[in-house]
Amino acid sequence: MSKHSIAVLAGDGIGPEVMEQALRALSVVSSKYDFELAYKEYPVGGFAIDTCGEALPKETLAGCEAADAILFGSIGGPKWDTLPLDLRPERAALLKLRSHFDLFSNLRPAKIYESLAHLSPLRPDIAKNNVDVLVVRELTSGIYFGQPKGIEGEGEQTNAFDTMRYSKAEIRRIAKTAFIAASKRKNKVTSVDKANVLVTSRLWREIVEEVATDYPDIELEHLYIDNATMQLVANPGQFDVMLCSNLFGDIVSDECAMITGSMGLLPSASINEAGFGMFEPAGGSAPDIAGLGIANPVAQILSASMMLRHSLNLTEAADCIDNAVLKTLSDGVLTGELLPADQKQNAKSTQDVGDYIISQLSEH
Ligand SMILES: NC(=O)C1=CN([C@@H]2O[C@H](COP(=O)(O)OP(=O)(O)OC[C@H]3O[C@@H](n4cnc5c(N)ncnc54)[C@H](O)[C@@H]3O)[C@@H](O)[C@H]2O)C=CC1
Ligand SMILES: CC(C)CC(=O)C(=O)O
Ligand SMILES: [Mg+2]
Repeated sequence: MSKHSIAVLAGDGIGPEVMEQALRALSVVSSKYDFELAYKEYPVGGFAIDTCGEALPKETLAGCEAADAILFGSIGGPKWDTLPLDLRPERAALLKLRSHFDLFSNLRPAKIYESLAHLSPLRPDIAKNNVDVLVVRELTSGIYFGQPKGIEGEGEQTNAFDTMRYSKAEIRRIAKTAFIAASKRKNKVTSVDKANVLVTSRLWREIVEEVATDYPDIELEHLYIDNATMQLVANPGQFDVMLCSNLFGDIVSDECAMITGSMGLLPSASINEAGFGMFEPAGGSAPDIAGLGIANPVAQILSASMMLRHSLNLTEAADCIDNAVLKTLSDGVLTGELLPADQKQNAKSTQDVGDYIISQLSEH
């Protein structure tokens, strides 16, 4: 029996609510497919600030270093919004974890199954047109990490600045990830940039073109970010892999989540060169619904499935979870944000959806 150690960082807001359901699902598939997951839970984010005095306590980082994979919930919320940026959960924990483990490759898959096209806010003829997008987002560089950043001056002359910076090596490695991913999918990479105004995007385009020569069977196109976000709503079926910098991928992936129906559906994998990964929903801590028991657990459960697939090589168990989730959604067992206003009375709770997915795991 294989054994794997998992660092579980549930975090803030809806994080612990949806994490509970993901751990239940993992427990069922580990019995079914005969492997053992040893979980250790660690404080992170705002909760860790409140209980340990910092967003990423040393014990949490050490626990992640010792684990085979990290399963992450979400962090942040209004309570910690007034802290200096460097102490806030987002920078002090999430960005720090990404950079500490060099998790440069962020995979965010968004698919509209034909049977679930009615969940999309897009017109049916658009939603039904083979929407299956993988956002490959660069995660450890760009404007979120570039130095210098700061604020200086006084009064109306006060000015704040961030630095968007990319090296050739950073662009090259994420571009390779995108081309390799496309070679296992529909053989198309759309590189998203703003090369008509940004110097970093000019370099991005140049290096992506260079990498493309190693993948002659993959179609490459370039789109400016403003056009790309528009095209995603007009005709998302045209895309296969969307290769994005850190900032553009952050924006594009929220849009991808929503065209499938909800922020609560989109999982993600953040992986380094050695295959070590952190797995987390693409969305945040959703303070507007936290504590109400109505958050959609699907993105967290599918993130657990991505962990089994990408870091632990437990493909059958991952397939089992994906199929159970698909059946649950197809059977109309849905949290409220997926339902139109006149059907909200049919909304299921986080726990209900978790229960239904669990019941399907033994059958798929
Ligand atoms: N990975 C992480 O930990 C992330 C953390 N954040 C942080 O989360 C906090 C809230 O950020 P927002 O901008 O409001 O983005 P958000 O993604 O938390 O919420 C945006 C909207 O999506 C809905 N939503 C998100 N996940 C959902 C789910 N599972 N089920 C149903 N509805 C869901 C929310 O209710 C809200 O209406 C902020 O502090 C932000 O910095 C934001 C994004 C990622
Ligand atoms: C703190 C943010 C960069 C997190 C986020 O929005 C994301 O990873 O999508
Ligand atoms: Mg985001």
